[in-house]
Amino acid sequence: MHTSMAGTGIFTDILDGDVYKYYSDGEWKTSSSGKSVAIINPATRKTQYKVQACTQEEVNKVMEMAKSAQKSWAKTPLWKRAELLHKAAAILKDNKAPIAESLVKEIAKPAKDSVTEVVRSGDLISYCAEEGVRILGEGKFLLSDSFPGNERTKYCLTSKIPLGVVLAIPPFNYPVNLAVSKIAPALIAGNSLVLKPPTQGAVSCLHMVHCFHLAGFPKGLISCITGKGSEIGDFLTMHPAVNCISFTGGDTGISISKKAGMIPLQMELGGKDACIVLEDADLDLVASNIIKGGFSYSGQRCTAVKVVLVIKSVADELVEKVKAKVAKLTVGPPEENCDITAVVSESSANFIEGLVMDAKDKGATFCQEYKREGNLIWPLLLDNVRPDMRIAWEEPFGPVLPVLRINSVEEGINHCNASNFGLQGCVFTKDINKAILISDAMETGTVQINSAPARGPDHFPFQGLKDSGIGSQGVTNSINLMTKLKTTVINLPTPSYSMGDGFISRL
Ligand SMILES: NC(=O)C1=CN([C@@H]2O[C@H](COP(=O)(O)OP(=O)(O)OC[C@H]3O[C@@H](n4cnc5c(N)ncnc54)[C@H](OP(=O)(O)O)[C@@H]3O)[C@@H](O)[C@H]2O)C=CC1
Ligand SMILES: O=C(O)[C@H](O)COP(=O)(O)O
Repeated sequence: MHTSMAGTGIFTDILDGDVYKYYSDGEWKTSSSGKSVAIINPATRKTQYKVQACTQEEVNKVMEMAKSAQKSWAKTPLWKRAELLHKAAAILKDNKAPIAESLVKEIAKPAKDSVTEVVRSGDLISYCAEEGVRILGEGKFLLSDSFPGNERTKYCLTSKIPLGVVLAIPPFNYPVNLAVSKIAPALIAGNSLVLKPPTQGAVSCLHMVHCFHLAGFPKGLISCITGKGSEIGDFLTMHPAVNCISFTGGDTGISISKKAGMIPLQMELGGKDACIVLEDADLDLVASNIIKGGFSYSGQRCTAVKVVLVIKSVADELVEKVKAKVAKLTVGPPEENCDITAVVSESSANFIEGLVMDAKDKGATFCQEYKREGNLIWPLLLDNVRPDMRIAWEEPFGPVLPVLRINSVEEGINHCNASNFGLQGCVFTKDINKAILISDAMETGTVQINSAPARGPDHFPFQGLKDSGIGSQGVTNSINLMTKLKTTVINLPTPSYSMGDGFISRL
């Protein structure tokens, strides 16, 4: 087990003075821009790390290398690709400590959760290697006589081929996990990969990329370009060498999808996941799921519970139970594993505060006093929220949760479906028949019955409807999305039905 700190030990190569390098052509490099981008520690609000501000020429170079490296990678046997991925996964897990440390410092993720993110990422890489070996090794065989008017003269062989260069852009909240959830399927499927990490989270990503480097992947196959999305984002996403974009983040994804060329897109965007609570629900179970779903990582999860829709008759009891649990949440530094830590940036904290003040002006009931110090916002449950309040519709991406009291299940479903988001939702009831009907009626990519929304386990399909996304994630779906079908048709001179009598005479 390695105990090195970020940027030390096996990671010293990735640092140049106090600025982290970018990764291109199998080497760690300093940008010719001479400029760096500061990563602010959300808790201290001081510069924690610096990364290179890469130039357009450096992007061009990386794309050129990615194109040529992909050609030979596609000819590398599948089992060898899988072997390298397993190696990268092992190195990553072995070095969880320094990577988790960077997560704590640049995105204020609690220390334990940061370790979990790295371990989960290693497991995802390995699972992807195993799944890839199975599903990419299989194809389809079709015979022509199953379609009207055809004899059995055509044998159609279908296999999956890579797309080329995949551009991966993960968000700040799971920089490592949502990077490898794009990298591993791309690579196992025979693609090359260009990573643009989120600025908050870039250093954790650079450490993770170094684990792939140490595993011995060919030069140019994986690259990592750092810099502000607002500055180099368009150049990357509109680059002619890119054959697929896999993006997770906010509304930026909507503008990317309008600008991208005719290439497959995998978009995982925002959510306003509703928690519908029926009167027969186990309210203790609901309350603990609201705490876990609404407040883990301070609500900065796309799958966080973002609105509670509870039937009026049980609302008082539920709110009391949730209030009691909110009072037990610890608030403070991520290093101390506090439940609630500073949100990612000052602008994010200001946005959350704006939603809270709007709710205050419009008469929401504050279950706790609103408290903020810097980027640290104390957990807040807002009761009696009405549809004219912004927080009924917008995602705070922070530890603030609205409760709307509803008269009927239909009212809850209508509220959920009126949202422009459609990521996940959940319903709590002991009546499984009702749960299924409600699940069918909810316009979201996933509905959880009697549990809070969640993307994991990472091999489950994960998709959003409406503004929440394009395509589906989860290991198998990502591998499929990053491939294209190729068919070869064998045309026979005469129909061939069996190996029985008369077969020689047909030749
Ligand atoms: N559905 C989901 O799985 C998730 C959804 N979200 C949503 O994302 C929001 C905030 O997360 P956040 O990370 O800030 O999301 P953003 O959409 O702001 O950023 C996501 C990624 O896109 C990059 N980026 C920014 N501008 C561009 C551009 N013009 N072209 C290409 N890339 C760009 C960012 O880089 P840089 O950091 O350098 O700006 C980052 O790597 C949340 O409010 C939530 O709605 C977040 C996480 C998960
Ligand atoms: O980006 C997110 O917020 C994640 O996809 C959520 O993942 P989780 O539900 O497994 O925490």
